[in-house]
Amino acid sequence: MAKKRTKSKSKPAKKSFSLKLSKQNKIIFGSLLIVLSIALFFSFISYYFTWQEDQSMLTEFKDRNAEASNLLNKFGAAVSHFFMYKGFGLASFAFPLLLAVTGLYLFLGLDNKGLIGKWIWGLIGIIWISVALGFFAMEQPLLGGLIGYEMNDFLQDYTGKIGVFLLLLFVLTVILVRLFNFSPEGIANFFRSQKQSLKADFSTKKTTATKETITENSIELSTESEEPVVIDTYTHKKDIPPLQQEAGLDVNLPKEEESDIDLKVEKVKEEKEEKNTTAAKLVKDFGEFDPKLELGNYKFPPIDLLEPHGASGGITINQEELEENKNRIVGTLKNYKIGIAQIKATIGPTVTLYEIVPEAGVRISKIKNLEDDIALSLAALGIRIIAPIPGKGTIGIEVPNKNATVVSMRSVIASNKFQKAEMELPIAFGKTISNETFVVDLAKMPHMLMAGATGQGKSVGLNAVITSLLYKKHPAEIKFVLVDPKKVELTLYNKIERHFLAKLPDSEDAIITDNTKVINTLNSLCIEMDNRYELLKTAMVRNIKEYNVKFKERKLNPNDGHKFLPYIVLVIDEFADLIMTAGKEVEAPIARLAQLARAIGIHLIIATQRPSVNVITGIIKANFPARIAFRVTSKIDSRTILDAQGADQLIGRGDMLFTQGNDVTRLQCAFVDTPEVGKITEYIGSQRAYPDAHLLPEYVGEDSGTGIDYDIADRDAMFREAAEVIVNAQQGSASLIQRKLKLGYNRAGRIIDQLEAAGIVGPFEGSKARQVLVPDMFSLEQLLENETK
Ligand SMILES: Nc1ncnc2c1ncn2[C@@H]1O[C@H](COP(=O)(O)OP(=O)(O)OP(=O)(O)O)[C@@H](O)[C@H]1O
Repeated sequence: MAKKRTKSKSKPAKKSFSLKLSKQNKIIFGSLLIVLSIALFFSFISYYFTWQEDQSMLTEFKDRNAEASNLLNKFGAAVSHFFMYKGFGLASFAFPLLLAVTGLYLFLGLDNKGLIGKWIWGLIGIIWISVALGFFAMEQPLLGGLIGYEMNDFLQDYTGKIGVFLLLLFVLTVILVRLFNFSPEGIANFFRSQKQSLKADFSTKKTTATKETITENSIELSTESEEPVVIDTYTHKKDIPPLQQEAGLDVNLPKEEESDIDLKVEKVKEEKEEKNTTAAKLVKDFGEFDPKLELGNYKFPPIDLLEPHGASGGITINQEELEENKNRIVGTLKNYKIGIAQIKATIGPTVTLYEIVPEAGVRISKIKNLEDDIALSLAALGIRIIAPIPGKGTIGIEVPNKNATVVSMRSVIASNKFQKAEMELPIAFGKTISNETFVVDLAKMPHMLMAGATGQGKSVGLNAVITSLLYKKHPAEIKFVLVDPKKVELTLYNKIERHFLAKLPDSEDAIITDNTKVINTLNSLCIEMDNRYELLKTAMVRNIKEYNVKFKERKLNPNDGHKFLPYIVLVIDEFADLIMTAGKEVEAPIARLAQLARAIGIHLIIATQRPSVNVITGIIKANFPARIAFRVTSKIDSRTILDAQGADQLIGRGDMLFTQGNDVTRLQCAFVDTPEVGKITEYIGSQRAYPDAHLLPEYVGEDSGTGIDYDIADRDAMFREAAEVIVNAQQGSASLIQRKLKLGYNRAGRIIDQLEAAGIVGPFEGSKARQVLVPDMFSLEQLLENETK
């Protein structure tokens, strides 16, 4: 019975608590409840002394001149009469208590998860006490209240006095077992331990304290079978951190248990349980850990910052165009003697999909081969034939609309699908061919490769990804590492450096534009990855999600190095540039991250203009299952990126293909313009931020400073000549040495490294020539002479 009641009551309670109050409102509402609870408490107390005098008052409530003796005057008298007399009697005192607890939770901004339980058990307790008092003190109606009296009377009519007594006993047992975790052994052990404590000469006061703590703590324990001896041992030393209490355990237990084996088993159980108890206690006292607390007032960017891009009316259907295209498709196929049984059109923002069911006996490959002919007859670019459409048994012909509709970022962000997405890292990419918003989880991908010829929408795509995440994630939950060799595409995100960006400890700018820094950052991310794996291992969890849940539940001790782990999203624009200049040095850490980083929340997004095989190498490709292709220039590029044709037939301007395994989906990428991104970053950037960007672990690169240490004896025979060439020309480039001294690329490269080690040229600076550190031949002579001394 009690169970049923709990269920039916818990639902509405949940609803009301899911109401999201702002922080200020929580404080206001919380203090209101606290004040109300104090008022009720004093009214109730005073009611017991004044109720007789105030009886007559109740009818004269509206009379201003009438005065009640209650401490809170007429209000106190009326409310107390309602609760104490007409309600639950003495048990009504639980109401101010529950209100005060609720008020405190709201006031202090604690997590209100446990609150619903407290109310449910509180109400059950109130009813029980009121019925019990009604039963035992029938002639004292003020003790049990009218409800207690009536319920008792009602039950007695059906079950008699004994029945009510048994019912009360049963409900009490349920309360004790469910709420206080009572068990027969528990009671036995409780008395045993008490005996022990008495033996150990505890003062009477201390013993009472022990009892209380036992009751308190046992509320928190889970229903798993627990050895109450353990509880006693710990609880009577409540103030000492549990892990240090083993001594107390060793002293007490042997007296009771003679068998060594029993003792050991208990010890193990104890530690586990103790951890849970500590965590539960911490959660009870402080609520769950809230990573967002530091920036508690952070406001997510409002949707108004995004432009509708004239797409408010949605897609306009041009009936004529549809008919025309249909007739041409049917006509073209007829010319090749292909009959069509059925044709259906689905209109998307950029293309319309004509699904045809050919007549029986038509070979699919025949239609597929007619791609160019159909394109010619429709006089349109970007025709794509999908034969057959996977899982449908039809053939699809995608024909671009004459007037493409821009899919605004605003419309996809505002869509229900995105707003209600229960994903870790939801990305609203755009709309499918059937005009549905397309949302994917980056955490599941887990890395993404993006390619497309210049001007086809790659940068917009990257912005769409970042914007989606900014609209969904708090700064505590996600950090971006942005690599932008073009130096202009991602600079806007500088404004949110202290909210959302991560960087190396010694670097000034969070957005990386220098290729050498990329290598250090990638290696630093590898260190971060290893560190995170270590944390996951000690926490005994399999992935970041479980880890963070455990951390929030305060089951992981920050003193052991545990911390809340934000997701890290590495975005590299212009990957081709990077791999061309740094080659293996970037490929190796990227491959390592791509292979291993999924579980620990590091996700990679790599974009490139040139999807050639020397940029997207086999090892990189194998680890990036999610691929996006904007329009590329050749079929080969399309194959390189998607392992399928089609990207060469897209129409550009955000028309894209997405694959995450086998299926290829055609999408229209959501459009977010630079000024919109500017507004979003401005909005976020103007809010209170962390003191600095999220710092990645330090990585000391091999080529930083004196990293390269070549022995003078190991120098190339042409070292001196090369040094002279470089100093003469004041230009630190390997190709200059190659040309002047007629050396191969590798040898020239080695010499440059040796020149760097000797301090003649500066470090590698990407596509720029290295700085020459020696101003003239005379200084060079001196430098080389000093070396040999
Ligand atoms: N999703 C889209 N919807 C509508 N128009 C778009 C979309 N994406 C891109 N465009 C148009 O294409 C232009 C070029 O896009 P974008 O700057 O993203 O190209 P890109 O591939 O990054 O080029 P580059 O590699 O040279 O930087 C945009 O200015 C915009 O006008």
